[in-house]
Amino acid sequence: MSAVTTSEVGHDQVAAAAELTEATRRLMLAAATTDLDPDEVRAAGRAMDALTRTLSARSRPRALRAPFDGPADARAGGPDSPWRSFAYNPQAFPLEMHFDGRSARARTTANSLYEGPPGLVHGGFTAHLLDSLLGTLTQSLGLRAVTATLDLRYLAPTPLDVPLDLHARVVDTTGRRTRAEGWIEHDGVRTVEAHGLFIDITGRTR
Ligand SMILES: CCCCCCCCCCCC(=O)SCCNC(=O)CCNC(=O)[C@H](O)C(C)(C)COP(=O)(O)OP(=O)(O)OC[C@H]1O[C@@H](n2cnc3c(N)ncnc32)[C@H](O)[C@@H]1OP(=O)(O)O
Repeated sequence: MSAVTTSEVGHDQVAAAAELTEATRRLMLAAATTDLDPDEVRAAGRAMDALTRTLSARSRPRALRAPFDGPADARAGGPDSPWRSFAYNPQAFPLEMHFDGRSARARTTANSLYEGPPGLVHGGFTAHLLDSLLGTLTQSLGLRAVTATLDLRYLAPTPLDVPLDLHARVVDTTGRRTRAEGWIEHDGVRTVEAHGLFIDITGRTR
């Protein structure tokens, strides 16, 4: 297995990776929205390439990731002990989740990097957010389960640059099957809802 988890590297290296991931997200947004002159934009691109060479001097085969038990450990700390998803992968949309019983919640804001229709969040990213929240909620309950189905209803546009509240709960578990549901709301208006089926893969090696 090529994945390296945070439990296998030093504490300071984990902290540095999280800081670099956040800096990369800020860079991505700045690159997407810069209004500098063409020469300045090209110079910035060359500076970024130099940084890429620096970081690539020693690489892992995969992005650093959290251990499987991470969400369950956060749950044990109670609703005030958050779990941060995708803390080491700048491509993914991160979420700070709070678990309470068989429920989870998170609050986030989607910036311009996640735009689909003008001024609105792309539906693929809201699906990503809901799959993350539902999947991590099941994981926090000790289930080693993957998404078999995720049914989405896009009820209303989801706006960029405003607080979004996400909720999820496990509906039931029967044998290997766990059903979970969740939704995104803004200002009390539900914009997307999801129903997911998660299948336990305990014993499977990959
Ligand atoms: C180490 C990693 C840690 C896990 C780390 C988890 C991290 C969080 C994950 C985040 C969420 C994701 O993105 S997960 C990534 C996206 N999802 C995937 O890649 C999953 C790809 N699909 C699969 O691997 C497979 O198709 C499975 C596991 C879903 C099912 O295959 P299987 O294991 O052979 O099981 P199988 O016997 O066919 O089915 C078991 C039971 O589930 C039902 N079932 C199966 N698929 C479906 C379905 N689509 N719709 C309805 N029902 C279904 C069957 O009818 C059966 O019911 P019964 O006869 O028992 O009643």
